[in-house]
Amino acid sequence: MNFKFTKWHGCGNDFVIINGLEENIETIQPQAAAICNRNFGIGADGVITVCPSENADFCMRIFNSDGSEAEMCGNGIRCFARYVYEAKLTTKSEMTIETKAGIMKPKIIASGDDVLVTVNMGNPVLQADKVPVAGFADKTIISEEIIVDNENFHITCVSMGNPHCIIFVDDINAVDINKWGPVLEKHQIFPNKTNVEFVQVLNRSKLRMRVWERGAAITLACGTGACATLVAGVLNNLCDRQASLQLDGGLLSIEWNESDNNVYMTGPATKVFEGKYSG
Ligand SMILES: N[C@@H](CCC[C@H](N)C(=O)O)C(=O)O
Repeated sequence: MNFKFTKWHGCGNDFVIINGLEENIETIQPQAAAICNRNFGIGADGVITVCPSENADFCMRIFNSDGSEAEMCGNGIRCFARYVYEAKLTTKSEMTIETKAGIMKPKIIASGDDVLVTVNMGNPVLQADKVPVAGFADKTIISEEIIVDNENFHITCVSMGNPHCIIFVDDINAVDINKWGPVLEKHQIFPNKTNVEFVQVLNRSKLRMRVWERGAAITLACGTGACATLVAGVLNNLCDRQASLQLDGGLLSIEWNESDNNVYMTGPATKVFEGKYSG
C-alpha cells in the first residue's frame, strides 16, 4: 500500500493523517496497526483519514493503533482542522466535520504567536445505556463504586461520542495505569469497552489527567477524555465549568457551557513531518 501522509500531534497524542480525497484509502483499516507501529511502521496513536461528506465540509475517520475504529477523537479533530486548512482543502477557518459521533465544529484561532483550535464537541451523554455502561439502565453514573480484582474504584461515566470512565484519585503518581487501564477498558460493564481517565484535582480550575485509551493503551493526551473529565468533575462538584486540563503531553482548556450544554475544547495542533508510505 502506497500513500502520501502528514504526521501531526495534539499535546503529544499523535496521528498519521491521510488525504482520502487524493489517496486510495479503501483498505486502510486493516493496515492501521502496522502504520501505527513505532518500530516497524510510521508510529502513531492513530490513523486519521480525510473523506468527503454530504452533510458537512469533510468527514473524519479515526482508527486506533490496534486497528479498531473510534467514533471521535478530540486531539485528532484539531489536527484535522488545521491540516485541511493549511493544505488548502478549504478556505474556511471555521468548518463542519462529520464524525461517527455527529457533526463537530472546529475553529482555528490565533493566540499570540501560537495557532490554537477550538472545537464545539457537542453535548456530553450521561445516560448509562447510551455511554454505554451495562446494568444501570438510563441512570447517570456519578462516583459509582465498583470492585475489580479486590480494588475499589469510584467511576463516573460520560460519552463524548466515545465512552469514558473517569476515576478521581488523591495522587495521580500512585496509580498503576498499566495495571488498571486494560482491566477497566475491557470490564464486562462496558459493552463497547471504554477509555479510562485517572484524575487528580489540583484546584477547581486545574485538573491533572492521565489516560489509558481504548485501542491505544497509554497516550500523552486524550481530547475527548479531557472533555469527559471536565464534565465528570462538574457532576462530582470537584471543579468549575471551565478548567485547564494538564495532560502528560500538554495543556487543554475545556468549558462545559451552561446555556447550550455543549463542551468546548481549545488546544494546539502541531504538524511534525510529511512523508510517503510504502508497506
Ligand atoms: N485520543 C483521542 C481519542 C481516540 C479514540 C479512543 N481511543 C477511542 O477508542 O474511543 C482523543 O483525543 O479524543
